[in-house]
Amino acid sequence: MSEERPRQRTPWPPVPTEPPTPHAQAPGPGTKLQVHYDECFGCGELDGGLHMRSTVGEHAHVHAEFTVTEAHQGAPGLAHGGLLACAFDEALGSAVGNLLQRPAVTGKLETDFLRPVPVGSTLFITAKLDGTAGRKIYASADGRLDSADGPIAVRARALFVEVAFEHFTSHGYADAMERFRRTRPQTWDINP
Ligand SMILES: CCCCCCCCCCCC(=O)SCCNC(=O)CCNC(=O)[C@H](O)C(C)(C)COP(=O)(O)OP(=O)(O)OC[C@H]1O[C@@H](n2cnc3c(N)ncnc32)[C@H](O)[C@@H]1OP(=O)(O)O
Repeated sequence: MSEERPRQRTPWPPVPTEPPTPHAQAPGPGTKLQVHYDECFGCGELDGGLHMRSTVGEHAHVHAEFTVTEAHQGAPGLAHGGLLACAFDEALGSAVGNLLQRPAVTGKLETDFLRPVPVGSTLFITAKLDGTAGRKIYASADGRLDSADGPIAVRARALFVEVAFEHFTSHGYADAMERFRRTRPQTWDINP
């Protein structure tokens, strides 16, 4: 198996973009990022959630790890592709939210599954911002098997779309937003 296995041949980002300049108050390299919402399936404390943690790396990269357990199987002994996509959504969203400090939701997420990811293995995911075009934020990530320089098992590309906070109040429900405000009052200077 060759290392690169480039299955994503379309241009990326797909439109002309501006460089993704991190926010002046973005956390710096080495910062361990906090859970952005206690009830998030990706990073929160929920039973059965992925419990992922992220750290800011050099050059505006975000590193996250996802260890595959028996609860994450699709095919026998192997991680479910949908859960792997979820782990990438989390890592990519963490890069967008923490580095740009702009509230955004995933509009499109594409994944290339290049190698099986067995139960007991850990994916070392590195996410980066690729460019912005107005509200559109493009990001991509690689997931390497069992070490930061292991073979790439999964690749992902995503479009996040910046939204106003009303997006969450109008489409979500009030209790959830209230809990988010209480536990993360400093996030993006949320106004009550
Ligand atoms: C510190 C905190 C850490 C935070 C850490 C956070 C980590 C959490 C990670 C998990 C994140 C999630 O799961 S988020 C949840 C999953 N996603 C969602 O629920 C999103 C559901 N979809 C929507 O709400 C909507 O479709 C939106 C908001 C994405 C877009 O709707 P809109 O606001 O009306 O805007 P719209 O004009 O349609 O789109 C804006 C531009 O984006 C383009 N666009 C939109 N969708 C697509 C698409 N699929 N493919 C191509 N292009 C698209 C449009 O063509 C347009 O381009 P142009 O005409 O301007 O050129």
